[in-house]
Amino acid sequence: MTLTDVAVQVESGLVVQDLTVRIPLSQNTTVHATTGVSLDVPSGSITVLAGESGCGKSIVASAVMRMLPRNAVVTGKVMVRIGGEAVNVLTGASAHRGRHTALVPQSSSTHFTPVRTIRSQLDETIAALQSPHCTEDLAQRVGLPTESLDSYPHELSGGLVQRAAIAAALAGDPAVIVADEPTASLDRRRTDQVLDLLRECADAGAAVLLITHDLGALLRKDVADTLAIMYASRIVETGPARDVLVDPWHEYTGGLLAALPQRGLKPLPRMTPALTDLPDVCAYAGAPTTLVTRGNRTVRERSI
Ligand SMILES: Nc1ncnc2c1ncn2[C@@H]1O[C@H](COP(=O)(O)OP(=O)(O)OP(=O)(O)O)[C@@H](O)[C@H]1O
Ligand code: NI
Repeated sequence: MTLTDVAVQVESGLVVQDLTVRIPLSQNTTVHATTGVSLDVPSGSITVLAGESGCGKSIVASAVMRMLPRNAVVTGKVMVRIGGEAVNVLTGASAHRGRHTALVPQSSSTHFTPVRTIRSQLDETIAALQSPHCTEDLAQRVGLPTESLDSYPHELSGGLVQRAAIAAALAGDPAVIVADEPTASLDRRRTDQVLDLLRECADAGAAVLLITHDLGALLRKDVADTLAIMYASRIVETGPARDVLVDPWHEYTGGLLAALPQRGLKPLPRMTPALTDLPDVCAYAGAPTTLVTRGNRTVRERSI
């Protein structure tokens, strides 16, 4: 057992520790997709991972779901507690996928095949996962009207298809739910409903990792416990969501919040760099940085 094995304690839920993902594109080009990302998502809570498009959020989701490209070079750990045992999903058996960790995808309309009804697809998921639930019960749990079950995905609104996707995700009673931009195509009302539903999942005991770039929705709805802000492959700040939203410590978080319509639409001072061949140091500071913890908050600062 190495020192790092000892260091990772997963009491419950999901722990991402020091996750670095590099994806070679060609001989000279590598995507620095995530760099030293650590996240703690205890059971019964929602951790939001936010940041601009292309900063690496979905790569974190893919690592947790074990869906990274085959050629990705991965270091770090993704620990999930399964049946009383802490398992590193990056190296452990894949049998738990779908059952213990479920993905709510960004585009549910492409998640479901267009040629079969929602009911038949949920039935199939239930059978595949040997789920104790029935389709009607899952539909009821997510507020999907029973008559919607016999519709084809394209016949339903985006909000209803998204609920069907959450119903599918809940079929295996997952301990961990990863929701990658689950509200991206939804209007405000439906966004709020999906966020409420994820909150209910957390309150029922799931560890929820919610990926979004919609900080405005978090200001409007107090659903997140922890907020982690990502910039160019690195986490720059984490803390209790309310505190980070009210009093951001990292300049970038402050910029993201000031860019929101409800905070004055101030343009972000700098462009997000492409993740191909980033410098080895933090791209924001342009210098070596470390994550500094103060109380229940963490912020990336220049190394002295
Ligand atoms: N399969 C892949 N192969 C190579 N590069 C990839 C792959 N998937 C993502 N990337 C690259 O990794 C980087 C991070 O992408 P990612 O999808 O994680 O961003 P994101 O933060 O989720 O953005 P968005 O908010 O637009 O979804 C991008 O530069 C992207 O081009
Ligand atoms: Ni994404």
